[in-house]
Amino acid sequence: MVTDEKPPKPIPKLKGVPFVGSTFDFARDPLGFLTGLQRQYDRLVQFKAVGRLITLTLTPEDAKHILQENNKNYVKSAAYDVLKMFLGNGLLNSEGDFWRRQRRLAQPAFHKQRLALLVDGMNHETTGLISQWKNRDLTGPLLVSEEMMHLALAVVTRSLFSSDVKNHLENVSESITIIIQTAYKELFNFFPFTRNWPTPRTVRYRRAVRKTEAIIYEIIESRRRQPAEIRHDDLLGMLMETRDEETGEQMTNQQLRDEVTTIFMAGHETTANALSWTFYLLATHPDITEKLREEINRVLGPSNLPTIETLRELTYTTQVIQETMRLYPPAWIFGRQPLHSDQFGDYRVEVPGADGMLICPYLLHRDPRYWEKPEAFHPEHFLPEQVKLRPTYAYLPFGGGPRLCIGNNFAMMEMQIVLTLLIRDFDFQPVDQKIVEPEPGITLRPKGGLQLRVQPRPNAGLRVS
Ligand code: HEM
Repeated sequence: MVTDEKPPKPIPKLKGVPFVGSTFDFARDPLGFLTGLQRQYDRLVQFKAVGRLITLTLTPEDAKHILQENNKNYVKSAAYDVLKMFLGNGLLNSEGDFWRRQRRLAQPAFHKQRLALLVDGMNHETTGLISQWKNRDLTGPLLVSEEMMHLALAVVTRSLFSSDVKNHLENVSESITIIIQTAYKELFNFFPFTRNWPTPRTVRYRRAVRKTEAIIYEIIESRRRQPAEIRHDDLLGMLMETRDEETGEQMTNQQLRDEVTTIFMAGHETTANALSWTFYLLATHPDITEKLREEINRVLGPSNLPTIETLRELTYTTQVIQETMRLYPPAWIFGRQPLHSDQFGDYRVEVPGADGMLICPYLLHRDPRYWEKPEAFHPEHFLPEQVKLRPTYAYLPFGGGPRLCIGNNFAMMEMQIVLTLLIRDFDFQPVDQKIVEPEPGITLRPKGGLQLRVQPRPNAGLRVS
């Protein structure tokens, strides 16, 4: 039979080294390797890594196709297994009907109206940090990345548990640090079966998991024992309250544990990194800092705390945060596994054969086809008239489609609050001329940590003791 159908065009494929393919090039310098591919190819390119055939996608259209239009054909990639070790079957890792149900149950807790209840807690944690800094000797450089990590952990902890966890916070934060460190090491462990070996690392890790789990279960159970009229305006309270519309069921303790730990992990390291990068960029761009301060002064004045209403007026602040996440997207890459073959224009990704598909916000966000000044820090990229000119999926710090980050409004609110309050009260300056490089792991961190000179601004901001 003769048909008009054209055979698919072959997807360009890297040769790589026999057996290992491009594994080492990718692992040695992921950003350099992927940026090199972006310079040579315009839509799709395949390479072998860790025995798998990976397809890197390079256009917003294909990101949209995978994440939105044909999302049912994709599940999360094997890289998420590292997170599964600790997160269990929470929103980030689960699939299919189970994920759909959990998302439906969790969604109301993240509605803007409900999030408004968390603004006071975010202000409280940030002003707490301000008074700490004001009472501290700031003559030497400050490890801002660590400060942001502690702050974001305190914010997410308070947002989840109000004050129930105050006494446990030190334990939780120490355990979470161990868990994140282990997850980072495991990301580049090409022998996943060793995860079950009783090495000092895995023993420390399991102890940290048990400790965190015990605290979370204790809080859940103590809340279950409380009279029904006692309401908690925190995320855990909202998750415990919510009922499935169809079945009327509520989450079990195990499901609550998985969702709470997922929110813990997904909700602090990402935000902390975005904040660190923002302070780095502002420290190196005084003109933008000045413009930002003008807005803060106009909207908040010298000493008001942000409210849900004033946050809406902070448009330039929002653009600064968006632009930071363009240059340094905390979730710099994510993967999907195709279930069936799929068509991308003239190309076809064949299953079986193809394994992971990669979507890389870091590349899309710096692609000169979509950005006027791809390598510059230029918040005007996010003026509404500029945004309209771009394909939506050219910018995807929070992912897209049905698996869009459920915490995106939470994160934006938190970053606006922390940024406005700290920039109003402190000057941030670079320690030296060295460029801080991004270090790609589960999230995109400042390599070696971010140190800045931080000085209180004379006569500025809150009067704190
Ligand atoms: C700047 C901060 C943040 C960034 C850049 C970020 C980024 C992302 C991205 C890209 C995804 C989708 C991953 C994929 O499709 O494979 C995601 C999912 C998720 N994020 Fe965030 N996130 C941030 C903050 C938060 C916060 C504050 C929370 C919770 C309080 C949170 C909770 C989650 C959860 C639960 C998911 C899974 C959603 C689902 O699959 O239904 N994230 N995040």
